[in-house]
Amino acid sequence: MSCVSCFTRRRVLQQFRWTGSHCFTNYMAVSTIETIARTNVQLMKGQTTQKHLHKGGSLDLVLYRKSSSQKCHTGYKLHPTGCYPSLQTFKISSPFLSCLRLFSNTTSVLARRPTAAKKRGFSLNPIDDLQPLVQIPLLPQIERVVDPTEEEVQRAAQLFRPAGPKHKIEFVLSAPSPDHAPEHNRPEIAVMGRSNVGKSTLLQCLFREVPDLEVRTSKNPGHTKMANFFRVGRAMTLVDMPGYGHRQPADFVRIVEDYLLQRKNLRMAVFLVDGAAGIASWDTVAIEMIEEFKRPYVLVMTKIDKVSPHILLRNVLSVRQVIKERTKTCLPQVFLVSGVTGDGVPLLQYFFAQVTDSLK
Ligand SMILES: Nc1nc2c(ncn2[C@@H]2O[C@H](COP(=O)(O)OP(=O)(O)OP(=O)(O)O)[C@@H](O)[C@H]2O)c(=O)[nH]1
Ligand SMILES: [Mg+2]
Repeated sequence: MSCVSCFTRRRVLQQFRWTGSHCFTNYMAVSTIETIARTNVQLMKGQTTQKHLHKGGSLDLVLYRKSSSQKCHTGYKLHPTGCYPSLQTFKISSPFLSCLRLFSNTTSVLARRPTAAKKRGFSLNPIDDLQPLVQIPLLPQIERVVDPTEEEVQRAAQLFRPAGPKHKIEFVLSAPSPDHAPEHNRPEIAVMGRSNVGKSTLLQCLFREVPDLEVRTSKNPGHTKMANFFRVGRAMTLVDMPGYGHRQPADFVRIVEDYLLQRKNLRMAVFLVDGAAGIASWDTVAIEMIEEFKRPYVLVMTKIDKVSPHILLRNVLSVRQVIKERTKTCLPQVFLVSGVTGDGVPLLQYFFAQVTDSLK
């Protein structure tokens, strides 16, 4: 039994009770809500019920619940009529999190709050910058699984700064096969994608505040030949994978496929797609492979600084289409980043922290 109990005029209170686990929410995009009646949402296996949730105004609320037994994308809707908010669950494969969203029929996507990052000159979520170009919500609330507050983003960024011997950020080793991978019990996030798509550059950008940590990049495809492991304190390990496609290493299949199949620490695969070129046929094959392995992953579009907003928008729409139509273990939210300008990287840092349970 979940009890969504208390709301203020502008913000949903941060804590929600949920049997046996911790729930949280971020903020409400609408300011019109005065009072929202108590509601009880019962979640039973295969069945969800919802009572009248609020009186007047509109509600835009996200709850996350940790779960290890949920399957993927078996979302369903209840009471989607009239002014009643509808309830939809996304169940994302373990050990990630399942996301429960209660939302009204308003299009609140256009009413996003200005972010601290924007004040610094780049967007927290670059997809919001594309929103004025289209009428339909580009990242509807139902897909906005990762939507942190500024304070949460700051806390996540802290993780990517070294802090003495207790929080070292360092290169661990290069593994030519999963048998050579380091043994530890930290959650891992593997960065994958086509050769030259910008995997190593993204890691370089994530670690830009770490002096003496070198992540090698090259303008020639096929540069990274082994899986490179980077430790982020006790929080997580990031893995820079060799790319597939042009000049891929001869034993690519052994390194990447075996890693995906065998690695128990793997919490999430981050699958990079070139934001300027969109999804290529090689990407489609790789997506099919990862779907077959039933590993949770997220699509991240890189090099967004290289392309005009209109072309980027076209590519974002096609990536969203692929996620909707062809994927089951992919997170519904697509991320946009530039490893060169740092656009979108703080949001990704937050996502990494969240997915590895590193935000205390
Ligand atoms: N403009 C721009 N260039 C980028 C970006 N990310 C990577 N690049 C460039 O793309 C080239 C390839 O980058 P890498 O990070 O080495 O690519 P990779 O995916 O690690 O490639 P492999 O190791 O060969 O699989 C380099 O010249 C980078 O400078 C980006 O976000 N924007
Ligand atoms: Mg590389």
